[in-house]
Amino acid sequence: MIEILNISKSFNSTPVVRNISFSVDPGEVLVLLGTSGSGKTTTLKMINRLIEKDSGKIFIESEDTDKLTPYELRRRIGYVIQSIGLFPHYTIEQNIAIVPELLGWNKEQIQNKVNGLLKMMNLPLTLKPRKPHELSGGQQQRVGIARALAGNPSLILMDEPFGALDPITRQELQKEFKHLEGAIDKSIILVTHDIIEAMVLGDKICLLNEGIIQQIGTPKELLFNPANEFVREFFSQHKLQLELNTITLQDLVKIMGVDFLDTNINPDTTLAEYQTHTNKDRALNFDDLLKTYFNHRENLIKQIKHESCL
Ligand SMILES: Nc1ncnc2c1ncn2[C@@H]1O[C@H](COP(=O)(O)OP(=O)(O)OP(=O)(O)O)[C@@H](O)[C@H]1O
Repeated sequence: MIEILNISKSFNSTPVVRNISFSVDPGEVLVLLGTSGSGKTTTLKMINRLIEKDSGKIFIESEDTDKLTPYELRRRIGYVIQSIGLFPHYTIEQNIAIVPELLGWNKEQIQNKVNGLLKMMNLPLTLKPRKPHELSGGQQQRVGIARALAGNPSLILMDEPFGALDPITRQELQKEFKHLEGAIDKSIILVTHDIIEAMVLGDKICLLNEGIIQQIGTPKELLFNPANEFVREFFSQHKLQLELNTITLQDLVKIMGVDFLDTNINPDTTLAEYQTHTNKDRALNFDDLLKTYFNHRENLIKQIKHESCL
């Protein structure tokens, strides 16, 4: 678990992050979302001390990170960035093994870890002796994620991790990442300016503007119960698409009080995901489902507002 208490940062006397506090539980993904220059990357870099904060406290597993050296701290944190950052002269295997080597694991442990992570990221073991430039961008990003998970860190920081990928590879990796076994018990903080990505991947979203938190909550809370005009405006474009990516079949069942779902469909499926299912996998056709949603939308919004006040 990570707890951030009132951290701030100024550059040349201009505040760029102001009194930010949040916490991320194990198994939770918190997305830092906001316009360009709102302080997302600065916040992330203060956590692994690539930027030193001016004030405030950060605790990882209840330990005050100021008491650790930056080197000790970074070994405990997985870090994935948009430009991937693999070492070009190292093989794929050596790249993934960097942190386990630093942690002094034996050869067999490292072998097992590297093989397990490659399998988990759907990469063939034959890539192990290759250099990063011999892989596609999507494969390199998968290796970047594998490397971040290699030392079993409890915290993963991701800065626009899918930003450099084409839209199809990006969607594919987002989808896999959402269900990634190796990330299940980690606290994950992910920076993006892509609203749909934030909705799809975030358990919680922290929306920033000019270094100030505008709202922290579930995607549904931000979308349907915005704390202020900035939040409302931020989500006003593509509203329907965002709703379809946020509302699940389970939400509809709950509000209707009737279980209309097939037993073989996951109730956490979003309406957007349902739209892409083939006909044979669907109990209802999508148009009927959409009608049902709009018939119950107002009640659903009321319920979400009620729940976010509790
Ligand atoms: N080392 C630095 N020196 C001076 N100003 C900086 C430095 N790093 C960042 N800034 C400024 O701090 C502000 C916040 O930058 P930051 O990179 O955290 O924003 P961001 O929300 O991640 O933006 P983006 O989505 O464009 O990456 C910006 O105005 C930026 O110009």
